[in-house]
Amino acid sequence: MVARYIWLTALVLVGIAYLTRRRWEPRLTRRGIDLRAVPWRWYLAGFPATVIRMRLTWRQTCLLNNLSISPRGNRGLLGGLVVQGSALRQIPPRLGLPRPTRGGLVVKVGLHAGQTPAPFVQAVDALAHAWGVYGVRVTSPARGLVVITVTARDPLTDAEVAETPEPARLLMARVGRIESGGAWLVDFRTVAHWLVVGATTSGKSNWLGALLVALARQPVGLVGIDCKGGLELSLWAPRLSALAINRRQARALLEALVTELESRMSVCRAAGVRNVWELPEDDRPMPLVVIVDEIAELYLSDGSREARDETTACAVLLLRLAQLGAALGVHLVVAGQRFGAELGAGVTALRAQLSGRVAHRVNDPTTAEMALGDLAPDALAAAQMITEEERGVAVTTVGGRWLRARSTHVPTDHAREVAAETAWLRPDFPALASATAEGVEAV
Ligand SMILES: Nc1ncnc2c1ncn2[C@@H]1O[C@H](COP(=O)(O)OP(=O)(O)OP(=O)(O)O)[C@@H](O)[C@H]1O
Repeated sequence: MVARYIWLTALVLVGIAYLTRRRWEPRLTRRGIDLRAVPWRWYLAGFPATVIRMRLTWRQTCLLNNLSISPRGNRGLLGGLVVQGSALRQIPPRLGLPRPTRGGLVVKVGLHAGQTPAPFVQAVDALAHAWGVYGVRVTSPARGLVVITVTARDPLTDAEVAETPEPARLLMARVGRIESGGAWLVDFRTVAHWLVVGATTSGKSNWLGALLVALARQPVGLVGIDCKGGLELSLWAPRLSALAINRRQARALLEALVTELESRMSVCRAAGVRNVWELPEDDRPMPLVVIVDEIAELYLSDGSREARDETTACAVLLLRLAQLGAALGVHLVVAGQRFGAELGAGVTALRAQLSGRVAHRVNDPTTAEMALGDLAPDALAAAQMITEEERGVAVTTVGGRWLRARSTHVPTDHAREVAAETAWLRPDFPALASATAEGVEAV
């Protein structure tokens, strides 16, 4: 009787989960977690089904991928000869109790003596196919132990709409979510400068918007260089301490920024410290984040001498900012459709300074290589597999590893609202503001 009641309840819950499946997007509301956002269908049906499938296929998959060992070793005596081969009886490593997570599950595997995690890392594709899941990752947090993290379906297919960002520490911004479902955090204190590439409509400006939404509420100076006539960044004008909308203004602004760096340098020298973070809090200058949208506009010239001088000057100034900025609290975010040596002198040197990388869908392999080439080759392949429909999806670097992530969608109205709401937080940098004003007069 009791068993029948439990079955009936489970069936009703599965039915409810099925009927409300369109409402499962993880949604954080101002009041907490929206219960409709809990992935009931996964917990009630997907998870048990996957666990059963794992159990049924574990022995076979281990055998086929050399994850099992033979208890009697793989050598034997045949007549007077020692022969090597696979014993008939093979024992797979012990599969622990799977624990459900929001978008998948985690299971521990105890290694047999003599086994290493390497064959498990190589077998991730086989495991994903055997269990019919989107992805499998393998880590080894302790000796003799492998942790398998299963992602049931691609978590980046649904857009996440911007809400009030969670409080973060200074210069840390949540720009979206990573494929394991966690937050995509950009921390300028850990990685000082960022390069963001992507073909047209791949989501670069949206990424910058997500970054600005998070930084706008922090005591940080924001400066924009948008040589596409301010098309993207002028939305943020109320919160920006300065905005350059053409190359002439950009040059003046970059010069003023380098002067600012030099004055910060002398403050640090006088205090006998090596960076602004070692200064007492009251004397510390406010951090500045300089956002450059469409870098190619800064580097490309029409061939005239004046234009060439301007591009060379901008390239040198940008490089100086990148080289000196990290220690002096000036951070650079450079976005562009293309980023290759053909843009001009100094691009490769600049790239070496921009250690944070975000590669959206790209058209040319050179740009992907510039952004991700010094990481694992499979990061390049993953960036080139991003489709046109996957707007905002990118391959990024986190702690020396690469992973797929998707930025939070920031509709234009939301960006405008946040810029207006946070305008009072805009710090005044008169030298920077007047540099762009002078540029306007000179045009
Ligand atoms: N994470 C996202 N989720 C949903 N939609 C997105 C996301 N990122 C971008 N989009 C949508 O994709 C479109 C293009 O985005 P965006 O303007 O950021 O591209 P872009 O790379 O800056 O293009 P361009 O180089 O032409 O300026 C926009 O309509 C935007 O709303």
